[in-house]
Amino acid sequence: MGKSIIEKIWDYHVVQKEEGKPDLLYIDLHLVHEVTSPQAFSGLRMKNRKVRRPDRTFATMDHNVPTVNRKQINDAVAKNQMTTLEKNCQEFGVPLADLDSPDQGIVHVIGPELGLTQPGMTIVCGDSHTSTHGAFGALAFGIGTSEVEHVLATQTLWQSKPKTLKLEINGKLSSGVTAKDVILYVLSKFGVQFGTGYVIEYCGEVIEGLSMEERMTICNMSIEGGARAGLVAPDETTFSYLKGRKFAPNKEEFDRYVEHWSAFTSDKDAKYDREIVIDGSDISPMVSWGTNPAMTAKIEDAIPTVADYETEIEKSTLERALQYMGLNQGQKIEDIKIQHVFIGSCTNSRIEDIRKAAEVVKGQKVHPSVRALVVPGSQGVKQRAEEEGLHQIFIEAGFEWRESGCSMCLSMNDDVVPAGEHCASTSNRNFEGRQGAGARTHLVSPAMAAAAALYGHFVDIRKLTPVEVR
Ligand SMILES: CC(C)[C@H](C(=O)O)[C@@H](O)C(=O)O
Ligand code: SF4
Repeated sequence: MGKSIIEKIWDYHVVQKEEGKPDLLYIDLHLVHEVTSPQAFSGLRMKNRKVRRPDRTFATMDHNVPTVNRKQINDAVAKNQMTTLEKNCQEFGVPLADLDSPDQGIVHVIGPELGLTQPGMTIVCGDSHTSTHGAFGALAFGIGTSEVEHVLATQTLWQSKPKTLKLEINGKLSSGVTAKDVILYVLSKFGVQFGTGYVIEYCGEVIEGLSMEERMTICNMSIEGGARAGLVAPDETTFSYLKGRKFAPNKEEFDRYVEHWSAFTSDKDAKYDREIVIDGSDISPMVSWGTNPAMTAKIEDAIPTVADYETEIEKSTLERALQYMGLNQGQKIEDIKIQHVFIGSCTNSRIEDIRKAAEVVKGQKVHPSVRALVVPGSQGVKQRAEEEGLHQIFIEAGFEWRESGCSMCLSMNDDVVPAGEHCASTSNRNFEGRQGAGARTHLVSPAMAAAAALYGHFVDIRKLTPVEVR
């Protein structure tokens, strides 16, 4: 029987196997950030241990960093986490992209951008959205702080073999529909638990046609569906993205690596524990209206009503979400007003995301009642965007153009949404308080967020004139 890419990567990395016990996996790449690493390093220090493979470990600061006045960190906890990471990396010899580094950025943006993330690898990080790296055909998943310590010390991890889920997206996406809409649609249809216990392989014509940035957006939100990880088999798109990147194999070695990477694809007769097939042409630009990512509707639709649900639990969940969001049953999505726009986060802050938003914004002005932020995912993205003049488009329209970091994705730094206000956000989580106490988050694509910034409410980007969206 054939094997899926998930099983192939797994089997390739098993160091020790014992009946009835988790497997011991070798870890190829360990990414580290300031929030989930301090106790892990303290643990090493206490046990007098070293980092086993500093050369397979890479750290950055992202969650706490200010996106203006970079060095002025007002919050004591944030400051402490950042200086602690600096000290730890120095002491243990781990490379760090600090605030002065041109490589600094959100951990899930810089891994791929620097070419650290490669096909067939096992990749871990003390962060749930590590699934992003799966876009390269890597098995990449988030781990807890005690596991971070284990990987630092041994470069291995005990793991139980996950179940496999094949999610095939066929057909074609209509114009104006992006990768973000694909994953929001999947969540709206199958809920926030459909992936529990599984690693998802995304495949089908739609996925094959996506760029690496778009594949990352989809893999990133696998975790919102409960999955441990999500991945896409590597292909020419993957290889050409990697070519020439800082830590990717050099010219002489590249072809040899491509051969090695190409082995990590699923056999035609591979069996999965579950299979889902969807049609890409069913997808519209999507907007989340509630307090989890599955509470999402098509832009042309309306918020559901209690009559749409059968059980009392579902009905009261709807009521509770709408109370928090300050919205009404049956309200049209296009009628939801927003006061903030956040274009950023590890879901949608790469160069293509910034370009797509800029296309919508070009020559227009941000609505007077909206505060809008663009936060590039890394210094690399920021520099590239500035070389292309994209920052000017945003600044002239009235957007704030910031330094890289997690920013408004979560309220761990100065970028927060005030209580009761609505934010069109390109991030991945919309639970109560995520962007600040009482903040109301709506998850959307970069193009949809940009359009909402101009109008002060959600608009269907498919209805904008071709001059506005090319
Ligand atoms: C801070 C970190 C542990 C957390 C995560 O793991 O997801 C963060 O990145 C988030 O998105 O909520
Ligand atoms: S951008 Fe958001 S989701 Fe991504 S790592 Fe940072 S806080 Fe987590």
